[in-house]
Amino acid sequence: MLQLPEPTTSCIRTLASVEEAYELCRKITAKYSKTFYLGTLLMSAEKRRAIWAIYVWCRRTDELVDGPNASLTTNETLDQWERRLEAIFVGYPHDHYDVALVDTLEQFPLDIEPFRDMIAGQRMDLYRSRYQTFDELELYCYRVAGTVGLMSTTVMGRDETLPTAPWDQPKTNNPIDEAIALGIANQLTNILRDVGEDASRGRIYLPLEDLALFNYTEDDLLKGVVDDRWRALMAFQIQRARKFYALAESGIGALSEDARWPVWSALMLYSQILDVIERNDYDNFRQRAYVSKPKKMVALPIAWLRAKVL
Ligand SMILES: CC(C)=CCC/C(C)=C/CC/C(C)=C/CC/C(C)=C/[C@@H]1[C@@H](COP(=O)(O)OP(=O)(O)O)[C@]1(C)CC/C=C(\C)CC/C=C(\C)CCC=C(C)C
Ligand SMILES: Nc1ncnc2c1ncn2[C@@H]1O[C@H](COP(=O)(O)OP(=O)(O)OP(=O)(O)O)[C@@H](O)[C@H]1O
Ligand SMILES: [Mn+2]
Repeated sequence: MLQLPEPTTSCIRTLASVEEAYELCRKITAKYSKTFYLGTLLMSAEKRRAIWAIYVWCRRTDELVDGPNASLTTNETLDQWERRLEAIFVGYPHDHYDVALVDTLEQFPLDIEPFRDMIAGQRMDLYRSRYQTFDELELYCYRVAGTVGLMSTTVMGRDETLPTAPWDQPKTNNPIDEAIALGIANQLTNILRDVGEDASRGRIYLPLEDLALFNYTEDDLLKGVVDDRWRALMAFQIQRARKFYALAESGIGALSEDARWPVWSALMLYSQILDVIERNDYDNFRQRAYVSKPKKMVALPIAWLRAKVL
């Protein structure tokens, strides 16, 4: 669905207009992520469409190693994808979706480095299916999700009334660690939600050192054993993810005012997945932790209040 026919070099004029390209990106964001799409609807029109363009680039990058054709993806495929990224950054779109990203790059001062780092994260998925320590997992999470925090923050903008220097100031307008923390928190949540699906593909993202700490084995995980060892392990992972959410929360006030409500919303909606895992008594193998639409809607006014007050 995300793989359009490759245009030949002579058909550049057949590419979508900027408006059409953003509309394609909007549709894909709406289809693939109800949570983040809802967040974008709370943004200004310019920021929202830029986030859609970024979402689609991230989604496609992820699909290369995680999608239906992932078995065809090699290091060379990702090299090519990176060359294409470089072309986008100098204003050359390769297909309809790229047209939106090229326009976004003209509107916002995005850095190429987080995009490259995300490709490096997807490369890890090509050759690795186990993480020994949390440090190793954290690097993966930074690359595939912390980077999204950096890209999004550039689009959403910072509160220009706050100081930029860290000394003597309780709060500065450069919430880099906090933006990365929200990406990592989301990715850890995603890993906990999808633990069964990943195991069925032979992948274990949970650090093996944590499994050992709770006397739970890889074999138990691949079989989907839910017992007190698993519940304790899950409670530990949830607590860790919540620490990252807490750090992220402390940075939202440093974003431009109109970005705070969308970010609080996305944070609250995604972190609720952790509450659902708890309510399901940690059986994330057999029950998908899912936040219903009415529950998502209830969170929005609370997020609005937090954006105004905190
Ligand atoms: C509201 C808002 C700003 C949203 C940003 C939306 C965006 C551009 C998302 C990109 C997501 C994406 C496709 C990344 C590729 C790698 C990947 C799959 C990461 C996982 C995302 C889950 O997405 P999805 O639900 O579509 O995938 P599944 O269907 O579950 O497979 C991740 C969990 C990572 C998402 C990370 C973020 C959205 C970063 C959030 C951080 C900020 C917005 C920074 C806020 C700033 C401060 C100071 C706190
Ligand atoms: N239990 C499920 N079984 C099969 N498909 C599902 C299930 N839950 C969701 N889906 C589909 O898979 C897609 C991705 O699901 P996901 O849980 O990521 O929901 P989402 O609405 O994208 O929320 P989020 O943004 O929180 O990831 C959804 O668009 C949905 O159509
Ligand atoms: Mn999703």
